[in-house]
Amino acid sequence: MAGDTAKPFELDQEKYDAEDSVKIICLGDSAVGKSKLMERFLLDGFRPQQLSTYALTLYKHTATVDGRTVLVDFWDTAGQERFQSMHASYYHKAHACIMVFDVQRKVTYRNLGTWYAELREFRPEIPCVLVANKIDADIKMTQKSFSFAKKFSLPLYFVSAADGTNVVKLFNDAIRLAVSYKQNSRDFMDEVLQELENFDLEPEDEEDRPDQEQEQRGHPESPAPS
Ligand SMILES: Nc1nc2c(ncn2[C@@H]2O[C@H](COP(=O)(O)OP(=O)(O)OP(=O)(O)O)[C@@H](O)[C@H]2O)c(=O)[nH]1
Ligand SMILES: [Mg+2]
Repeated sequence: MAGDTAKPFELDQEKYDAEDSVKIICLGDSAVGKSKLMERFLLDGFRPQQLSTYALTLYKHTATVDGRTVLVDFWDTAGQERFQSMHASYYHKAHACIMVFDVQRKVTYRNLGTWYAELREFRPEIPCVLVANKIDADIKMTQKSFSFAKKFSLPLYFVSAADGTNVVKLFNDAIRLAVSYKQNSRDFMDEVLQELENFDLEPEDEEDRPDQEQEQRGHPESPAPS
């Protein structure tokens, strides 16, 4: 999406070197609900009708992690296929990634491989969490096994921006992961993975087929998040 967004990328990213600020990016196809999730967390609201995001939006947030105040910048942008990939500046100095798909549209799950490959090209080691959004529309999806998460050891969150399910937990965990990455600690990632392992998962079904196809096309092997 380089062409459309030259101006927002002139932002000063040096501030992310400071100890008290982290940058968290959001990836995923258009209309999976990236902006709605941020709005739900930050504004505690949900406005069902909104045009897609055509440029970078920065959502600013202040969090308290282990008694310390942390400034969090959430970077959100459009995932329209026509942009094909993100500008390198989008990934620059990011400390964590929230990668979203829509449980109602399988193509958004299939495309995770492309998003993940690009993320790892620019940021090989930052923590990444996987988000299955819109579970309000089909609660049965929470019983499905999504092998992409297991394959790359990514924590998987079943959420709904519409009714708020798991949204606060998702964002609070992402913030802690970003802070923990910045402090070179793996502790919190291990904790999160262990906790999410307790989910009851059914045997793999057709949801997993697209992922296997991608594997044959040679997507990268699981990098260990740190
Ligand atoms: N039922 C339901 N609809 C949702 C949910 N989250 C988002 N939507 C709807 O999905 C559509 C797209 O949401 P956005 O947040 O704009 O999607 P986006 O990923 O930011 O899209 P781009 O900005 O184009 O990349 C909107 O019509 C939302 O109302 C959800 O949890 N449940
Ligand atoms: Mg958006």
